[in-house]
Amino acid sequence: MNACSNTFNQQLQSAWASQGSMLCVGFDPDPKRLPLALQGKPEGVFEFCRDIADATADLVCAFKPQFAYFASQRAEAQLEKLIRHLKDKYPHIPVILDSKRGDIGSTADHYALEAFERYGADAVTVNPYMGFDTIEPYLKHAGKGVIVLCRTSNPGGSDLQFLNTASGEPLYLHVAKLAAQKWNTSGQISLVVGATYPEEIAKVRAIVGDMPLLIPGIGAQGGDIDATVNAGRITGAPGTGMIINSSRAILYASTGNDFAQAARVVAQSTRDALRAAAAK
Ligand SMILES: O=C(O)c1cc(=O)[nH]c(=O)n1[C@@H]1O[C@H](COP(=O)(O)O)[C@@H](O)[C@H]1O
Repeated sequence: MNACSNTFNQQLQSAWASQGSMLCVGFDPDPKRLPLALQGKPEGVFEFCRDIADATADLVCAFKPQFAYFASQRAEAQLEKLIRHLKDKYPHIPVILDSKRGDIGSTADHYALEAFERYGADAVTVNPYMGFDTIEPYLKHAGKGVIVLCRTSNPGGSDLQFLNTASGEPLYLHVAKLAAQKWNTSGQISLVVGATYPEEIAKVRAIVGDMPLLIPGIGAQGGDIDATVNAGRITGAPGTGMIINSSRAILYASTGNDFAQAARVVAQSTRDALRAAAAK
């Protein structure tokens, strides 16, 4: 079957199995950290990400370009070109557009079109703060993944996400329940839970069953791989259920012309560490 006709969840299941990996390489191309040879080059951002994608494609279950890094440097056309490249060359690897949108329904309609039609992403990250009617427009795109922020990886996530709701549970667990029990009309919702909060990953997993979790925070943010994989595991299905993202630790493994090869070395050791943790 053509991988592109599959739903996001089917793509993920196939990628976990065929790639033997839960690693997601994130593309956060900081213009100041590109190799000198690419800085200021008209398509330097595209070339940087493309070369790292080509060097790591056999090691990942997903790719995740971060929208702001492209938009802030007027590189949206390069983002489009990157996603086209990824879909043409690696149709079996789902692409998550990380833009964390959240707005009223009529506006969200257009954010959904942006992610799925303009950029051709398989999934998009969204912010649930404004409620279900702001998530619904994404769910109407059949088969597309909608990845809802739940317990984010940053310390300030606690400011709101740890507040207790009227039922006595913290807000992030309420979000997990809503996502699993009420909102998942398309069956394609996933949740973001940071690797920096493994105890919370376990609590979310206990609520959401085998729902996929996007887990950023290993690598540059210091999240522990063993604790993360242990907390997010699905009983009886090791090596599945998690999309574990690393961006800067892989992208900037070298500032020289060997950047893609150096990225591969870090991606491979990260993939191997995730595999070893899953096998424990
Ligand atoms: O949705 C995300 O991807 C995300 C959620 C979150 O809670 N924390 C988080 O770091 N991210 C993103 O994941 C990536 C992490 O990058 P590194 O810290 O360089 O690995 C960045 O693109 C963040 O925007």
